[in-house]
Amino acid sequence: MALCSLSLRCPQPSRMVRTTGATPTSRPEPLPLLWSTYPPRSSVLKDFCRFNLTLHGAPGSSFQRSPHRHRFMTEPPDTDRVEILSERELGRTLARLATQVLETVDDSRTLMLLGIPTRGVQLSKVLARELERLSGHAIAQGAIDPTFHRDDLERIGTRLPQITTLPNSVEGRQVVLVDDVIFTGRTVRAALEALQSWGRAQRVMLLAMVDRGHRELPIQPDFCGRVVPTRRSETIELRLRDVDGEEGVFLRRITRPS
Ligand SMILES: O=P(O)(O)OC[C@H]1O[C@H](OP(=O)(O)OP(=O)(O)O)[C@H](O)[C@@H]1O
Ligand SMILES: O=c1cc[nH]c(=O)[nH]1
Repeated sequence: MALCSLSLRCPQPSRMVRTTGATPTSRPEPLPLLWSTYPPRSSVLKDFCRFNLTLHGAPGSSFQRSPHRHRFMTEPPDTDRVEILSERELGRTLARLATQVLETVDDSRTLMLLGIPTRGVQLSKVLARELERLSGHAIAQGAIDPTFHRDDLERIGTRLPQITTLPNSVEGRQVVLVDDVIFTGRTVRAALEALQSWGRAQRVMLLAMVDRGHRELPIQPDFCGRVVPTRRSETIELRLRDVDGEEGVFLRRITRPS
């Protein structure tokens, strides 16, 4: 009996692959010592032998996790988090973005920051504090929920609408839509439509902490923290101290063995 057929009889065959001398050939290799010395007649003995082969491998060979195990098992894929902006870098980026916003608007008292739920709302609160520090006066801040205006609910799944909070009328305001990530651009398109239903702002701008590419619409941020080229399978996470207990921007990779 060839060794490859032994490994097929292991209790969790999909987890195991033999790395040395396991290729089935026309001339099967000799049985491993453990197996040939104690031919398994009873099922108990068979199980004992399988167990030992599973744990330690046959003598002179080694086993590793099968690269194909994800096809057979329900365990989540391995994930990997890479830091894009540290806490200090994020702080500097926020200060830069706030300065750029103040440089762009004619009158900072007409500013209104509207965050897009959920992370964009938290980010807009942090930015509003920074803008208040720099400008020396209060900054109107709220939230605009785009859920009812989305054209991609099939893609992203059913969403619970979040609250829209407008601190004042949007008429005559210089509105900055704030989001943590811009990806396809569909969230921003829907947010623009939602905003339009509340009135006619004098000007609408977009601030995104991370532009990760893959746009499906001609929408670009006016203010951007960092452009991060990504794969579609990756995600970007903005972490804020107030809500997450840590601060920074991270790229989360889903690594699947090929
Ligand atoms: O450009 P898009 O392809 O529309 O993607 C970007 C949007 O996706 C994320 O929000 P998400 O809907 O995942 O909710 P979250 O803010 O709660 O993470 C992110 O905060 C943006 O709003
Ligand atoms: O990378 C992404 C894409 C959409 N939403 C996120 O929060 N991150």
